[in-house]
Amino acid sequence: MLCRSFLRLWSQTAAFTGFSQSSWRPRQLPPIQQIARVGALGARSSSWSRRGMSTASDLPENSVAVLVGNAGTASELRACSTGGCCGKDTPLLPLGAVLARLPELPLWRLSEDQKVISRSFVAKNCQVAIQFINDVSVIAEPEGHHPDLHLTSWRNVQIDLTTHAIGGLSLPDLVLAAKIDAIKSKVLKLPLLPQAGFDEKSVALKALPRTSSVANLDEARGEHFAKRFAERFSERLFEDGRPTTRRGQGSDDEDGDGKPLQRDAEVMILSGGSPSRGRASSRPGTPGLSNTAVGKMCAGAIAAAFDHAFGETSPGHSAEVDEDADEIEDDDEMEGQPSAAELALLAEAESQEGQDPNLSMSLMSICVARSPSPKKVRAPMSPHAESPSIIALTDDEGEGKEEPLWTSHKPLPKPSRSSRPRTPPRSARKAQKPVLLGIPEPLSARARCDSNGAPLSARLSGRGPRPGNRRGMAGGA
Ligand SMILES: C[C@H](O)[C@H](O)[C@H]1CNC2=NC(N)=NC(=O)C2=N1
Repeated sequence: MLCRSFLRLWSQTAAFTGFSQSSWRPRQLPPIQQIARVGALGARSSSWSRRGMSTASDLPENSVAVLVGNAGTASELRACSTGGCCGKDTPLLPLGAVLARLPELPLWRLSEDQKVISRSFVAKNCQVAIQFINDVSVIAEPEGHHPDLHLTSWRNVQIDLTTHAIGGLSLPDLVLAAKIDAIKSKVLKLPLLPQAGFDEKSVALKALPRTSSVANLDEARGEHFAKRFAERFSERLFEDGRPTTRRGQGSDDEDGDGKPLQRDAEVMILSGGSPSRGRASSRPGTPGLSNTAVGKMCAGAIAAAFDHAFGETSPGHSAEVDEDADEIEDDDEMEGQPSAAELALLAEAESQEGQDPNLSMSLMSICVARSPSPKKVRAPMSPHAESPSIIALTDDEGEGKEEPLWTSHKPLPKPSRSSRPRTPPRSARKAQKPVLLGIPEPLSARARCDSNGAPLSARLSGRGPRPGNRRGMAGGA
């Protein structure tokens, strides 16, 4: 219908201007492009009106508060004012009227559903991107008409314009687009998408697929996991981008230092659990990081935490953390990667640990990234499970005199003497590989492992196994 009326208008105009049909015969173009072609030529209707050509306005009544000319050019659009005329009474703009004006807005693209126009670009850096977004808000607020604004990968900006109240495009959208194009930004890189210039010779504009508002699955996944994690284990994992030590729901503060014991284990997992990196990723949405990047970090780290805790993936599944995303140096930076012997020790411990699925995961298996972890363990950070535990036993454990270094987080049932594996006599032990000594007691999650696998605090206090002494150390379950 629209196409026919435009073509009729066009043929009347062409007859009048002597621009005969024969000189302009559109190649067999799909309907939208024919309309676009005719419409785009119609965009000059206001200049035609200046040449004494009169064309009826293609705009519905009461489209904007202040209408300049026929709002047919970018400058006329910029001179218009929505003036708060934006709500359920705002008239939809006919598609032809939209297409007639899009050539005046070459940086904008029409969505496939023809309800949104979008503009995307890569800014010089995050600051320029956010400055531009702020400049847009300065324009939008007085107009009473607001774009959807997306910042991804810290500097990719996408602006979507549509009139939500009527579910489509209205003249305020085009007015705001023209005003946004007038923002002088310091340095904009090329638009993300190729420029859709108006091609005089053939097709005017192609309707391009509308970009989804959620940048990508990782972002949604990151937000989803971050939310689930925060709900389940703590109100907030981060404060100002740094891991919080605030009390989480239900986590106990056993050693009275005001810090919940389990929090560290959570942060260790979230940051990929690697002592050598010891860093926490910053909070989703931190300006310095793109949501996508953080989404990836959150998705990877938190998914790993859940999988790890609930055994959905193979043991040792380590969190994917976006390598080149900014990371926050954690003052608990740990030293050194675990040695091969350490990992062997862990594998040894693991093989024995895995026999009893009810045992909580050992902190050692959390401390050492990519360490094999017992399958089907309960959520290590859950307030209801025994805390992750690690056993540091001195050499004279055999005599049974030495108290375990760490107070029990939650008393486990005392194993019967018979079920307790006897430590082989020292002489026999020399020949053996490091073995798991004693039944693990749930211990404070506070213990951290250094590159020798000894809990740092034990090492610092001069107790616990001597560095390099493998026998005294077991990744307890
Ligand atoms: C009351 C207020 O003016 C209306 O809700 C406005 C606000 N800004 C708006 N902006 C956009 N893009 N669409 C709307 O429908 C809309 N409505």
